[in-house]
Amino acid sequence: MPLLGCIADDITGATDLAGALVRRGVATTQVFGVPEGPLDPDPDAVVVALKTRTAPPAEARELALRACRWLRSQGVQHVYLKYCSTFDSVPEGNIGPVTDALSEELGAAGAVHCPAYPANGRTLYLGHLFVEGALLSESGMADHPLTPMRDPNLLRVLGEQTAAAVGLLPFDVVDRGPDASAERLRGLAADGVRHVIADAVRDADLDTLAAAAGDRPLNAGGAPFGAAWGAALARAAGVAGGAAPVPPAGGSAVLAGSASRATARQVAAFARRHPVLRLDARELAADGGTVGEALAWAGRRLGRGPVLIAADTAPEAVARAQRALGRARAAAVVEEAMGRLAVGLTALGVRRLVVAGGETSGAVAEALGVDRVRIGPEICTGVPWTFSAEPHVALAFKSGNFGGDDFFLDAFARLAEPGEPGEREPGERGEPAAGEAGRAERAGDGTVEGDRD
Ligand SMILES: Nc1ncnc2c1ncn2[C@@H]1O[C@H](COP(=O)(O)OP(=O)(O)OP(=O)(O)O)[C@@H](O)[C@H]1O
Ligand SMILES: O=C(O)[C@@H](O)C(=O)CO
Repeated sequence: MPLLGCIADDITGATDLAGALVRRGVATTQVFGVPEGPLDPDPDAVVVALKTRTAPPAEARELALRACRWLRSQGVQHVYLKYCSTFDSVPEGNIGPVTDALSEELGAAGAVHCPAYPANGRTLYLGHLFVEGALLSESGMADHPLTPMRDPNLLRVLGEQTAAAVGLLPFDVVDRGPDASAERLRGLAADGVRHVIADAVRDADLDTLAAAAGDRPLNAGGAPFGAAWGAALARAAGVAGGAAPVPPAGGSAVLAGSASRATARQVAAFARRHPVLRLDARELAADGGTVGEALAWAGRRLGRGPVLIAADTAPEAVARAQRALGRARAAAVVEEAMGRLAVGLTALGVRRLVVAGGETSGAVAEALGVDRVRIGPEICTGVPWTFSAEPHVALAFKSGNFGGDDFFLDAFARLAEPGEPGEREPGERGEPAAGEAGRAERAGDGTVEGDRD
Protein backbone atom coordinates (compact mmCIF):
# COMPACT_ATOMS: atom_id res chain seq x y z
CA MET A 1 0.00 0.00 0.00
CA PRO A 2 1.24 3.57 -0.66
CA LEU A 3 3.34 5.01 2.16
CA LEU A 4 2.36 8.59 1.34
CA GLY A 5 -0.79 9.98 -0.25
CA CYS A 6 -0.59 13.52 -1.59
CA ILE A 7 -3.31 15.95 -2.56
CA ALA A 8 -2.13 18.76 -4.85
CA ASP A 9 -4.17 21.88 -5.54
CA ASP A 10 -3.05 22.10 -9.17
CA ILE A 11 -1.46 19.98 -11.85
CA THR A 12 1.95 21.61 -12.18
CA GLY A 13 2.22 21.40 -8.42
CA ALA A 14 1.31 17.72 -8.53
CA THR A 15 3.93 16.88 -11.17
CA ASP A 16 6.45 18.99 -9.32
CA LEU A 17 5.93 16.86 -6.22
CA ALA A 18 5.71 13.57 -8.14
CA GLY A 19 9.00 14.38 -9.91
CA ALA A 20 10.66 15.28 -6.62
CA LEU A 21 9.50 12.02 -5.04
CA VAL A 22 10.82 9.99 -8.00
CA ARG A 23 14.14 11.87 -7.82
CA ARG A 24 14.41 10.80 -4.20
CA GLY A 25 13.82 7.17 -5.10
CA VAL A 26 10.11 6.93 -4.24
CA ALA A 27 8.07 5.14 -6.99
CA THR A 28 5.14 7.50 -7.63
CA THR A 29 1.91 7.51 -9.62
CA GLN A 30 0.05 10.74 -10.37
CA VAL A 31 -3.69 10.66 -10.94
CA PHE A 32 -5.85 13.49 -12.25
CA GLY A 33 -8.91 14.01 -10.12
CA VAL A 34 -10.14 11.41 -7.64
CA PRO A 35 -10.15 7.93 -9.24
CA GLU A 36 -13.19 5.68 -9.05
CA GLY A 37 -11.33 2.42 -8.48
CA PRO A 38 -8.16 1.11 -6.89
CA LEU A 39 -4.56 1.87 -7.83
CA ASP A 40 -2.80 -0.50 -10.19
CA PRO A 41 0.11 -1.20 -9.80
CA ASP A 42 0.67 -0.26 -6.20
CA PRO A 43 3.21 2.63 -5.98
CA ASP A 44 5.05 3.85 -2.87
CA ALA A 45 3.49 7.30 -3.21
CA VAL A 46 0.43 8.57 -5.04
CA VAL A 47 -0.27 12.19 -5.94
CA VAL A 48 -3.86 13.21 -6.65
CA ALA A 49 -3.88 16.33 -8.85
CA LEU A 50 -6.89 18.54 -8.18
CA LYS A 51 -7.67 21.97 -9.61
CA THR A 52 -8.76 23.71 -6.45
CA ARG A 53 -6.29 26.54 -5.92
CA THR A 54 -8.76 29.19 -6.94
CA ALA A 55 -12.01 27.25 -6.46
CA PRO A 56 -14.59 28.50 -3.94
CA PRO A 57 -13.46 27.24 -0.47
CA ALA A 58 -16.46 24.91 0.00
CA GLU A 59 -15.71 23.20 -3.32
CA ALA A 60 -11.96 22.98 -2.58
CA ARG A 61 -12.71 21.41 0.82
CA GLU A 62 -15.16 18.90 -0.66
CA LEU A 63 -12.76 17.75 -3.38
CA ALA A 64 -9.83 17.48 -0.98
CA LEU A 65 -11.97 15.38 1.39
CA ARG A 66 -12.98 13.07 -1.47
CA ALA A 67 -9.31 12.68 -2.41
CA CYS A 68 -8.40 12.00 1.22
CA ARG A 69 -11.13 9.35 1.60
CA TRP A 70 -10.00 7.63 -1.58
CA LEU A 71 -6.36 7.68 -0.40
CA ARG A 72 -7.39 6.13 2.90
CA SER A 73 -9.38 3.48 1.05
CA GLN A 74 -6.02 2.57 -0.61
CA GLY A 75 -4.45 2.09 2.82
CA VAL A 76 -2.73 5.50 3.07
CA GLN A 77 -1.99 6.68 6.61
CA HIS A 78 0.13 9.76 5.88
CA VAL A 79 -1.39 12.58 3.84
CA TYR A 80 0.47 15.56 2.37
CA LEU A 81 -1.37 18.62 1.14
CA LYS A 82 0.70 20.15 -1.69
CA TYR A 83 0.16 23.82 -2.45
CA CYS A 84 2.30 26.39 -4.20
CA SER A 85 5.78 27.35 -3.04
CA THR A 86 4.57 30.93 -3.28
CA PHE A 87 1.58 30.09 -1.01
CA ASP A 88 -0.84 31.15 -3.77
CA SER A 89 -4.26 31.73 -2.24
CA VAL A 90 -7.43 33.62 -2.92
CA PRO A 91 -8.34 36.04 -0.07
CA GLU A 92 -10.78 33.61 1.61
CA GLY A 93 -8.53 30.51 1.27
CA ASN A 94 -8.02 27.78 0.21
CA ILE A 95 -5.01 26.63 2.20
CA GLY A 96 -6.57 27.25 5.64
CA PRO A 97 -10.04 25.78 4.95
CA VAL A 98 -8.63 22.69 3.20
CA THR A 99 -6.03 21.99 5.90
CA ASP A 100 -8.70 22.34 8.60
CA ALA A 101 -11.01 19.92 6.77
CA LEU A 102 -8.26 17.33 6.19
CA SER A 103 -7.08 17.68 9.75
CA GLU A 104 -10.54 16.89 11.08
CA GLU A 105 -11.00 14.00 8.64
CA LEU A 106 -7.68 12.44 9.66
CA GLY A 107 -8.09 13.10 13.37
CA ALA A 108 -4.89 15.18 13.20
CA ALA A 109 -4.11 18.07 15.52
CA GLY A 110 -3.38 20.40 12.57
CA ALA A 111 -0.33 20.37 10.27
CA VAL A 112 3.22 21.56 9.85
CA HIS A 113 3.38 23.84 6.79
CA CYS A 114 6.49 24.53 4.78
CA PRO A 115 6.24 25.86 1.20
CA ALA A 116 10.03 26.52 0.98
CA TYR A 117 11.73 25.41 -2.23
CA PRO A 118 15.39 26.35 -1.88
CA ALA A 119 16.40 24.93 -5.31
CA ASN A 120 13.87 27.28 -6.93
CA GLY A 121 14.76 30.28 -4.78
CA ARG A 122 11.82 30.09 -2.32
CA THR A 123 12.98 30.35 1.28
CA LEU A 124 11.13 30.93 4.50
CA TYR A 125 12.63 32.88 7.38
CA LEU A 126 10.77 33.99 10.49
CA GLY A 127 7.55 33.13 8.72
CA HIS A 128 8.31 35.43 5.79
CA LEU A 129 8.43 33.98 2.29
CA PHE A 130 11.17 35.08 -0.11
CA VAL A 131 11.38 34.48 -3.88
CA GLU A 132 14.94 34.68 -5.19
CA GLY A 133 15.87 36.81 -2.18
CA ALA A 134 12.98 39.29 -2.57
CA LEU A 135 9.97 39.30 -0.27
CA LEU A 136 6.97 37.50 -1.84
CA SER A 137 5.12 40.80 -2.01
CA GLU A 138 7.93 42.28 -4.14
CA SER A 139 8.12 39.32 -6.56
CA GLY A 140 6.03 38.91 -9.72
CA MET A 141 3.38 37.21 -7.54
CA ALA A 142 1.99 40.58 -6.48
CA ASP A 143 0.48 40.93 -10.01
CA HIS A 144 -0.81 37.37 -10.51
CA PRO A 145 -4.13 37.40 -12.48
CA LEU A 146 -5.90 35.06 -10.02
CA THR A 147 -3.92 34.89 -6.76
CA PRO A 148 -2.06 38.16 -6.21
CA MET A 149 0.17 37.69 -3.13
CA ARG A 150 0.78 41.02 -1.44
CA ASP A 151 1.69 39.93 2.11
CA PRO A 152 4.92 37.95 2.66
CA ASN A 153 4.08 37.08 6.31
CA LEU A 154 2.60 33.59 6.08
CA LEU A 155 1.47 33.53 9.71
CA ARG A 156 -0.75 36.48 8.89
CA VAL A 157 -1.89 35.10 5.49
CA LEU A 158 -2.79 31.70 6.95
CA GLY A 159 -4.21 33.30 10.10
CA GLU A 160 -6.77 35.09 7.94
CA GLN A 161 -7.86 31.77 6.38
CA THR A 162 -8.50 29.76 9.55
CA ALA A 163 -9.99 30.14 13.01
CA ALA A 164 -7.32 27.77 14.41
CA ALA A 165 -4.18 29.14 16.09
CA VAL A 166 -1.13 29.58 13.83
CA GLY A 167 2.45 29.50 15.22
CA LEU A 168 6.06 29.54 14.03
CA LEU A 169 8.85 26.96 14.11
CA PRO A 170 11.72 29.39 13.68
CA PHE A 171 14.94 28.79 11.79
CA ASP A 172 17.22 28.74 14.84
CA VAL A 173 15.29 25.70 16.12
CA VAL A 174 15.14 23.96 12.71
CA ASP A 175 18.88 24.51 12.44
CA ARG A 176 19.41 22.59 15.68
CA GLY A 177 17.98 19.44 14.01
CA PRO A 178 15.06 16.97 14.23
CA ASP A 179 15.03 16.45 18.00
CA ALA A 180 14.98 20.16 18.87
CA SER A 181 12.34 20.75 16.15
CA ALA A 182 10.14 17.87 17.36
CA GLU A 183 10.36 19.17 20.91
CA ARG A 184 9.31 22.70 19.83
CA LEU A 185 6.42 21.20 17.79
CA ARG A 186 5.22 19.40 20.94
CA GLY A 187 5.44 22.66 22.88
CA LEU A 188 3.45 24.55 20.24
CA ALA A 189 0.78 21.80 20.21
CA ALA A 190 0.53 21.96 24.01
CA ASP A 191 -0.07 25.73 23.66
CA GLY A 192 -3.01 25.02 21.34
CA VAL A 193 -1.25 25.89 18.06
CA ARG A 194 -2.78 23.86 15.21
CA HIS A 195 -0.99 25.20 12.14
CA VAL A 196 2.78 25.59 12.36
CA ILE A 197 4.61 27.60 9.72
CA ALA A 198 8.13 26.14 9.66
CA ASP A 199 11.14 28.10 8.44
CA ALA A 200 13.50 26.49 5.92
CA VAL A 201 16.26 28.01 3.83
CA ARG A 202 18.21 24.91 2.66
CA ASP A 203 17.18 21.51 1.28
CA ALA A 204 18.54 19.86 4.43
CA ASP A 205 16.03 21.84 6.51
CA LEU A 206 13.18 20.01 4.76
CA ASP A 207 14.71 16.68 5.79
CA THR A 208 14.90 17.97 9.35
CA LEU A 209 11.21 18.89 9.24
CA ALA A 210 10.27 15.52 7.72
CA ALA A 211 12.10 13.76 10.54
CA ALA A 212 10.52 16.00 13.20
CA ALA A 213 6.94 15.89 11.87
CA GLY A 214 6.96 12.58 9.95
CA ASP A 215 4.88 10.64 12.46
CA ARG A 216 1.90 12.98 12.01
CA PRO A 217 -1.03 12.00 9.77
CA LEU A 218 -1.01 15.38 7.95
CA ASN A 219 1.62 17.84 6.74
CA ALA A 220 1.45 20.53 4.07
CA GLY A 221 3.55 22.72 1.81
CA GLY A 222 5.71 22.63 -1.32
CA ALA A 223 7.30 19.77 -3.25
CA PRO A 224 10.59 19.48 -1.29
CA PHE A 225 8.94 18.98 2.12
CA GLY A 226 6.57 16.36 0.66
CA ALA A 227 9.43 14.60 -1.14
CA ALA A 228 11.55 14.64 2.01
CA TRP A 229 8.65 13.08 3.93
CA GLY A 230 8.11 10.42 1.22
CA ALA A 231 11.84 9.61 1.18
CA ALA A 232 11.91 9.26 4.97
CA LEU A 233 8.91 6.91 4.92
CA ALA A 234 10.42 4.86 2.06
CA ARG A 235 13.76 4.63 3.90
CA ALA A 236 12.01 3.46 7.04
CA ALA A 237 10.08 0.83 5.01
CA GLY A 238 13.23 -0.22 3.08
CA VAL A 239 11.74 0.30 -0.44
CA ALA A 240 13.30 1.75 -3.66
CA GLY A 241 11.80 3.29 -6.92
CA GLY A 242 10.93 1.66 -10.34
CA ALA A 243 12.08 1.96 -14.03
CA ALA A 244 11.53 4.99 -16.36
CA PRO A 245 8.86 4.79 -19.15
CA VAL A 246 9.52 5.28 -22.93
CA PRO A 247 8.31 8.55 -24.62
CA PRO A 248 5.94 8.48 -27.66
CA ALA A 249 7.14 9.79 -31.08
CA GLY A 250 5.36 12.67 -32.86
CA GLY A 251 5.09 16.45 -33.25
CA SER A 252 6.07 18.95 -30.54
CA ALA A 253 4.17 22.00 -29.29
CA VAL A 254 3.91 24.41 -26.37
CA LEU A 255 0.74 25.96 -24.93
CA ALA A 256 1.35 28.87 -22.58
CA GLY A 257 -1.43 30.40 -20.50
CA SER A 258 0.84 31.43 -17.65
CA ALA A 259 1.23 35.14 -16.96
CA SER A 260 4.48 34.74 -15.00
CA ARG A 261 7.66 36.66 -15.78
CA ALA A 262 9.60 33.41 -16.25
CA THR A 263 7.13 32.15 -18.86
CA ALA A 264 7.31 35.48 -20.72
CA ARG A 265 11.11 35.14 -20.95
CA GLN A 266 10.79 31.52 -22.07
CA VAL A 267 8.31 32.44 -24.82
CA ALA A 268 10.66 35.19 -26.03
CA ALA A 269 13.64 32.77 -26.09
CA PHE A 270 11.62 30.13 -27.98
CA ALA A 271 10.48 32.74 -30.52
CA ARG A 272 14.06 33.36 -31.59
CA ARG A 273 14.10 29.87 -33.13
CA HIS A 274 10.52 28.72 -33.72
CA PRO A 275 7.09 30.14 -34.63
CA VAL A 276 4.98 31.70 -31.90
CA LEU A 277 1.33 32.74 -32.03
CA ARG A 278 -0.27 35.00 -29.43
CA LEU A 279 -3.99 34.95 -28.70
CA ASP A 280 -5.93 37.80 -27.18
CA ALA A 281 -8.46 36.87 -24.46
CA ARG A 282 -11.07 39.37 -25.73
CA GLU A 283 -10.75 37.99 -29.25
CA LEU A 284 -11.17 34.43 -27.92
CA ALA A 285 -14.32 35.49 -26.06
CA ALA A 286 -15.79 37.27 -29.05
CA ASP A 287 -14.84 34.99 -31.92
CA GLY A 288 -15.58 31.26 -31.98
CA GLY A 289 -13.21 30.81 -34.95
CA THR A 290 -9.98 31.92 -33.26
CA VAL A 291 -9.04 28.47 -31.95
CA GLY A 292 -9.64 26.89 -35.38
CA GLU A 293 -7.45 29.54 -37.06
CA ALA A 294 -4.72 28.94 -34.51
CA LEU A 295 -4.81 25.18 -35.21
CA ALA A 296 -4.62 25.82 -38.96
CA TRP A 297 -1.60 28.08 -38.27
CA ALA A 298 0.03 25.28 -36.24
CA GLY A 299 -0.85 22.60 -38.81
CA ARG A 300 1.06 24.49 -41.51
CA ARG A 301 4.21 24.62 -39.37
CA LEU A 302 4.38 21.44 -37.30
CA GLY A 303 6.27 19.44 -39.94
CA ARG A 304 9.22 21.82 -39.56
CA GLY A 305 9.62 21.66 -35.78
CA PRO A 306 7.91 22.75 -32.56
CA VAL A 307 5.37 25.58 -32.41
CA LEU A 308 4.11 27.65 -29.49
CA ILE A 309 0.70 29.19 -28.89
CA ALA A 310 0.48 31.64 -25.98
CA ALA A 311 -2.17 33.81 -24.39
CA ASP A 312 -1.21 37.44 -24.59
CA THR A 313 -0.27 37.95 -20.95
CA ALA A 314 1.38 41.36 -21.12
CA PRO A 315 0.07 43.18 -18.00
CA GLU A 316 -1.85 45.69 -20.20
CA ALA A 317 -3.46 42.82 -22.16
CA VAL A 318 -4.52 41.06 -18.95
CA ALA A 319 -5.90 44.32 -17.51
CA ARG A 320 -7.84 45.03 -20.73
CA ALA A 321 -9.29 41.50 -20.80
CA GLN A 322 -10.25 41.64 -17.12
CA ARG A 323 -11.94 45.03 -17.59
CA ALA A 324 -13.91 43.74 -20.57
CA LEU A 325 -14.78 40.25 -19.29
CA GLY A 326 -14.22 40.23 -15.52
CA ARG A 327 -11.32 38.39 -13.81
CA ALA A 328 -12.87 34.93 -13.66
CA ARG A 329 -14.35 34.95 -17.16
CA ALA A 330 -11.13 36.25 -18.77
CA ALA A 331 -9.17 33.39 -17.19
CA ALA A 332 -11.85 30.82 -18.08
CA VAL A 333 -11.93 31.90 -21.73
CA VAL A 334 -8.18 31.43 -22.05
CA GLU A 335 -8.24 28.10 -20.22
CA GLU A 336 -11.06 26.77 -22.37
CA ALA A 337 -9.18 27.80 -25.52
CA MET A 338 -6.01 26.08 -24.28
CA GLY A 339 -7.97 22.87 -23.69
CA ARG A 340 -9.43 22.95 -27.21
CA LEU A 341 -6.02 23.72 -28.67
CA ALA A 342 -4.51 20.71 -26.88
CA VAL A 343 -7.16 18.41 -28.31
CA GLY A 344 -6.69 19.92 -31.79
CA LEU A 345 -2.90 19.66 -31.62
CA THR A 346 -2.96 15.98 -30.69
CA ALA A 347 -5.36 15.42 -33.62
CA LEU A 348 -2.65 17.06 -35.78
CA GLY A 349 -0.10 14.50 -34.54
CA VAL A 350 1.46 16.34 -31.61
CA ARG A 351 2.73 13.78 -29.08
CA ARG A 352 5.04 15.97 -27.01
CA LEU A 353 3.23 18.85 -25.42
CA VAL A 354 4.59 21.37 -22.93
CA VAL A 355 1.98 23.36 -20.99
CA ALA A 356 2.95 26.47 -19.04
CA GLY A 357 0.87 27.45 -16.02
CA GLY A 358 -0.90 25.44 -13.33
CA GLU A 359 -4.47 26.49 -14.12
CA THR A 360 -3.70 26.13 -17.82
CA SER A 361 -2.31 22.62 -17.24
CA GLY A 362 -5.46 21.62 -15.39
CA ALA A 363 -7.60 22.77 -18.30
CA VAL A 364 -5.42 20.90 -20.81
CA ALA A 365 -5.34 17.62 -18.86
CA GLU A 366 -9.11 17.75 -18.43
CA ALA A 367 -9.74 18.48 -22.13
CA LEU A 368 -7.43 15.63 -23.17
CA GLY A 369 -9.11 13.24 -20.73
CA VAL A 370 -5.76 12.29 -19.15
CA ASP A 371 -6.49 10.45 -15.91
CA ARG A 372 -3.05 9.21 -14.81
CA VAL A 373 0.59 9.55 -15.84
CA ARG A 374 3.95 7.91 -15.20
CA ILE A 375 6.72 10.28 -14.21
CA GLY A 376 9.62 10.50 -16.70
CA PRO A 377 12.89 12.43 -16.99
CA GLU A 378 13.22 15.80 -15.32
CA ILE A 379 13.62 18.88 -17.56
CA CYS A 380 14.53 21.25 -14.75
CA THR A 381 14.00 21.28 -11.01
CA GLY A 382 10.28 20.84 -10.45
CA VAL A 383 9.26 19.89 -14.00
CA PRO A 384 9.48 16.28 -15.20
CA TRP A 385 8.12 14.93 -18.46
CA THR A 386 5.09 12.78 -17.72
CA PHE A 387 3.67 10.03 -19.93
CA SER A 388 0.01 9.30 -20.44
CA ALA A 389 -0.97 5.94 -21.94
CA GLU A 390 -4.47 7.03 -23.03
CA PRO A 391 -4.16 9.29 -25.00
CA HIS A 392 -0.56 8.28 -25.70
CA VAL A 393 1.21 11.59 -25.27
CA ALA A 394 4.16 13.07 -23.37
CA LEU A 395 3.14 16.06 -21.29
CA ALA A 396 5.29 18.53 -19.38
CA PHE A 397 3.26 20.65 -16.98
CA LYS A 398 5.39 23.67 -16.14
CA SER A 399 4.62 25.82 -13.17
CA GLY A 400 4.50 29.46 -14.30
CA ASN A 401 7.61 30.58 -12.45
CA PHE A 402 9.80 27.54 -13.04
CA GLY A 403 12.60 26.93 -15.53
CA GLY A 404 15.36 28.95 -17.18
CA ASP A 405 14.88 31.08 -20.29
CA ASP A 406 15.50 28.12 -22.63
CA PHE A 407 13.09 25.80 -20.82
CA PHE A 408 10.91 25.01 -23.87
CA LEU A 409 13.92 24.16 -26.05
CA ASP A 410 15.44 22.11 -23.23
CA ALA A 411 12.18 20.20 -22.82
CA PHE A 412 12.13 18.87 -26.39
CA ALA A 413 15.88 18.26 -26.36
CA ARG A 414 15.42 16.11 -23.25
CA LEU A 415 13.27 13.63 -25.22
CA ALA A 416 15.03 13.78 -28.61
CA GLU A 417 16.98 10.78 -29.83
CA PRO A 418 20.42 11.65 -31.27
CA GLY A 419 19.85 13.22 -34.74
CA GLU A 420 16.12 13.83 -34.18
CA PRO A 421 14.73 17.39 -34.72
CA GLY A 422 14.60 19.10 -31.34
CA GLU A 423 17.92 17.70 -30.23
CA ARG A 424 20.08 20.54 -28.97
CA GLU A 425 23.69 20.95 -30.07
CA PRO A 426 26.03 20.84 -27.10
CA GLY A 427 26.31 24.38 -25.74
CA GLU A 428 23.35 25.70 -27.80
CA ARG A 429 21.39 28.21 -25.69
CA GLY A 430 18.49 29.22 -27.98
CA GLU A 431 20.19 32.02 -29.88
CA PRO A 432 18.75 32.65 -33.39
CA ALA A 433 20.20 30.41 -36.09
CA ALA A 434 21.02 32.20 -39.39
CA GLY A 435 17.84 32.79 -41.43
CA GLU A 436 15.54 31.44 -38.70
CA ALA A 437 14.76 34.45 -36.58
CA GLY A 438 12.26 35.86 -39.10
CA ARG A 439 9.80 33.03 -38.51
CA ALA A 440 8.39 34.83 -35.48
CA GLU A 441 8.07 38.57 -35.46
CA ARG A 442 9.56 40.25 -32.43
CA ALA A 443 8.82 43.70 -31.12
CA GLY A 444 11.78 45.80 -29.97
CA ASP A 445 11.19 45.08 -26.27
CA GLY A 446 11.58 41.34 -26.77
CA THR A 447 7.85 40.54 -26.65
CA VAL A 448 6.59 38.34 -29.44
CA GLU A 449 3.89 38.91 -32.03
CA GLY A 450 2.26 36.00 -33.82
CA ASP A 451 2.60 35.63 -37.57
CA ARG A 452 -1.04 34.76 -38.27
CA ASP A 453 -0.95 34.35 -42.00
N1 LIG B 1 -4.86 37.83 -21.17
C1 LIG B 1 -5.36 37.25 -20.09
N2 LIG B 1 -6.33 37.85 -19.39
C2 LIG B 1 -6.83 37.28 -18.28
N3 LIG B 1 -6.43 36.10 -17.78
C3 LIG B 1 -5.46 35.47 -18.45
C4 LIG B 1 -4.87 36.00 -19.61
N4 LIG B 1 -3.94 35.15 -20.04
C5 LIG B 1 -3.92 34.14 -19.18
N5 LIG B 1 -4.84 34.30 -18.23
C6 LIG B 1 -5.15 33.41 -17.12
O1 LIG B 1 -4.18 33.57 -16.11
C7 LIG B 1 -4.12 32.36 -15.38
C8 LIG B 1 -2.65 32.00 -15.26
O2 LIG B 1 -2.57 31.00 -14.33
P1 LIG B 1 -1.73 29.68 -14.54
O3 LIG B 1 -1.88 28.92 -13.27
O4 LIG B 1 -2.06 28.98 -15.80
O5 LIG B 1 -0.25 30.24 -14.69
P2 LIG B 1 0.73 30.68 -13.51
O6 LIG B 1 -0.06 31.19 -12.38
O7 LIG B 1 1.76 31.53 -14.12
O8 LIG B 1 1.39 29.30 -13.13
P3 LIG B 1 1.43 28.49 -11.74
O9 LIG B 1 0.06 28.47 -11.16
O10 LIG B 1 1.86 27.17 -12.21
O11 LIG B 1 2.43 29.20 -10.89
C9 LIG B 1 -4.90 31.31 -16.17
O12 LIG B 1 -6.15 31.11 -15.55
C10 LIG B 1 -5.07 31.96 -17.53
O13 LIG B 1 -6.22 31.51 -18.20
O1 LIG C 1 5.23 24.83 -5.63
C1 LIG C 1 5.29 25.36 -6.73
O2 LIG C 1 5.78 26.48 -6.93
C2 LIG C 1 4.68 24.60 -7.87
O3 LIG C 1 4.74 23.23 -7.65
C3 LIG C 1 3.25 24.94 -8.08
O4 LIG C 1 2.43 24.73 -7.22
C4 LIG C 1 2.88 25.45 -9.39
O5 LIG C 1 1.57 25.79 -9.56
